[in-house]
Amino acid sequence: MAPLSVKRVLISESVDPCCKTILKENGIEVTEKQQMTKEELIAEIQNYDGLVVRSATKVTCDVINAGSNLKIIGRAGTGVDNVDVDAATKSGIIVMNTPSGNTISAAELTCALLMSLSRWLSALLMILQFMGAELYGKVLGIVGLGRIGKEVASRMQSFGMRTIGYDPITPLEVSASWGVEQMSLEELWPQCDYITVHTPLMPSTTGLLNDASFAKCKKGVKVVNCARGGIIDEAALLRALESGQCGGAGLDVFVEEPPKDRALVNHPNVISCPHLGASTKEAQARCGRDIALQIVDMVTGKALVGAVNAQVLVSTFSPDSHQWIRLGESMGRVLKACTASKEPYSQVHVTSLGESLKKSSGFLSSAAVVGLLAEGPQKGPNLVNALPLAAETGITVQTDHKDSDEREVCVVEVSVNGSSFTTVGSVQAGVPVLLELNGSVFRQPVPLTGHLLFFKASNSTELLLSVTGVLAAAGVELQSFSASTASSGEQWYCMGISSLLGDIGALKSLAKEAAQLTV
Ligand SMILES: NC(=O)C1=CN([C@@H]2O[C@H](COP(=O)(O)OP(=O)(O)OC[C@H]3O[C@@H](n4cnc5c(N)ncnc54)[C@H](O)[C@@H]3O)[C@@H](O)[C@H]2O)C=CC1
Ligand SMILES: O=C(O)C(=O)COP(=O)(O)O
Repeated sequence: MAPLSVKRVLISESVDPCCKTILKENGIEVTEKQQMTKEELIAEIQNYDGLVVRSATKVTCDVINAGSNLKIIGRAGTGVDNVDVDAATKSGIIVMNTPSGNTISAAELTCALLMSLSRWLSALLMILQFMGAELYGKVLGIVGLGRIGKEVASRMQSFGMRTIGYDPITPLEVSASWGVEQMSLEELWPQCDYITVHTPLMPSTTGLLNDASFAKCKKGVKVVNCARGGIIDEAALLRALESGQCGGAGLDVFVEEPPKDRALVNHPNVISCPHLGASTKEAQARCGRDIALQIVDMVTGKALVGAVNAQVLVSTFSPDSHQWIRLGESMGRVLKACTASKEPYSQVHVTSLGESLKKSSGFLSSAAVVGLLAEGPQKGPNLVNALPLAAETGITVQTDHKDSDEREVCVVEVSVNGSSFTTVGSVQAGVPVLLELNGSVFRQPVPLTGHLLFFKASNSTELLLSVTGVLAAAGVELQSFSASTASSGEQWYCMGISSLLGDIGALKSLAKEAAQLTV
């Protein structure tokens, strides 16, 4: 991918100082401001092309819309539920996190809460309750067996706990290899003495532990939430604590932080922390360093690490991919210019041919869509937002790859108003070239650079003289010329020209079709 230019970054929270140092060492100007109100953030965000946050900054759709220059939102931490990732994607903004920087710290706090619950280790609870229980031999249910869930399991196994769990993605044999037997939630709830949740907050995990699931648990089950407020339904938890169905809760996170409703925090069987899972020197140093290095790597075109919304970009960070991206975008622009009068488009079908393009078909189709939508009503199409913008515009995008030993080409076909239009292109000697336009094969590949004039007409010397006459009259120099092989009496011509014609009306009266563009 062509390196993204990020020159000014706002750090809106307390992020380890190494983040600022690394960014500045790499020529990025950094402003640090803490505790900004939403209004202040909205007013200032247009001055930055990068934003670095932790969990307190709510990067809502309004903030994203106000960030007219934003290219990257970096989360120095794991959860991105405080960022409207869909809105960022539609605006073409990359969102990245540092998924492993605080894993150990969050796992250690979870274990500390599990231990505290077993022996009531809090100043208040020690006065109220003297009799604890051993963790040894007890069953710990871990919901969410990702990075943190795994680390919690291995630590609690060393206390002699039996670890069982549930995760819809982590394969059974993988969790079994670190000592966690997976089962359905229905099977898990009644077996647990302790339950800890380690999932992201999403619609499917909101209220995962609710009245119905508490009812299926052992009476007196103890629960820990070091993931996100709301995964354990707070009202259901309070009811379960009051009825004794839940014997204690360790909470690091709340739906509202800090919680205005103090009912849970003040409950005698609750041990709570103000979202401290990642608050260790080590975790903060890792997250601050990781996010800064990831931004620098992206800006310098070296690699894309930690992006949560721009998977298509990951394979664009090889030097070879740059010209193929230019090719896809240019082919989209050629198709747009040649079919402009026929819009709307209903489908874009991109096929890559050749072994070396196997991993490129994803970004080729995004690039073709960028070209097709460029200068349209949508704001700045780019590789991040091409597919959502296409979907919003009603365009279906299909991507295919075919193996071929003979050639490496990209075929872009658009369906526009009931008819289809195709281009075939390739990269030759490092230059994107057009090989075919709607079935007409160019005798010389057309380099897709600069100002291009396409027209379709019958093969006639007179016509070509008239066209060059129109160019000369407008003071436009002819720089290159390619003609396609004739198809049914008419053929496509492409001329490289020194500047665009102010008006192509004269050409349209000479040729059946005419279009000009800059690539
Ligand atoms: N309290 C704190 O300061 C911290 C909190 N966190 C929170 O912890 C969460 C987990 O972090 P990691 O383990 O690093 O994430 P991860 O992405 O490595 O693991 C999350 C796991 O949850 C699983 N999952 C998704 N939906 C599920 C469902 N419906 N039921 C069960 N499992 C489901 C996923 O398959 C994945 O394996 C983060 O999303 C973040 O919100 C993370 C770091 C610090
Ligand atoms: O990384 C996470 O998901 C966390 O919850 C940590 O949040 P924080 O960076 O401490 O605001």
